[in-house]
Amino acid sequence: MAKNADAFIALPGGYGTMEELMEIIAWSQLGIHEKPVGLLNVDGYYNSLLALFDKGVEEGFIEDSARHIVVLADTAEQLINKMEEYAPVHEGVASRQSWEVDQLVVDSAATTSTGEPPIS
Ligand SMILES: C/C(=C\CNc1ncnc2c1ncn2[C@@H]1O[C@H](COP(=O)(O)O)[C@@H](O)[C@H]1O)CO
Repeated sequence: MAKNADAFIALPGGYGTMEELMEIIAWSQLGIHEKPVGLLNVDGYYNSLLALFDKGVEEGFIEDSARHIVVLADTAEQLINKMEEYAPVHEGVASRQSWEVDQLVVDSAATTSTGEPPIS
């Protein structure tokens, strides 16, 4: 799905939504994709999470350039407009060759003869 998508949008949600959001942000940070990642911040739902991202930058855990991965808006129309203008400003840190999205999907779907995922 990540490979075929043109962009990603997270609406307000729970752990599952947040987990997927973080994964797709981290993949952008690594340079696995350069697609826009939008966050629809309805009624400021994600304000606390965004404050944590800012804290991460302040404390040196998140690169300032990577803080710009998330495209933020309060309304769907604003979000689409901003996502259409998105251009990554951060540098990917992973080799594209070893981190292709389709390769990740193949690897994570693989199982051993016992049905367990392989240890890598
Ligand atoms: C293996 C990975 C993620 C595993 N997590 C989920 N996989 C599939 N569907 C999920 C996962 N977590 C939640 N869901 C469903 O998404 C909806 C929204 O969840 P939320 O917690 O309310 O945000 C809901 O229908 C969940 O059942 C790696 O990618």
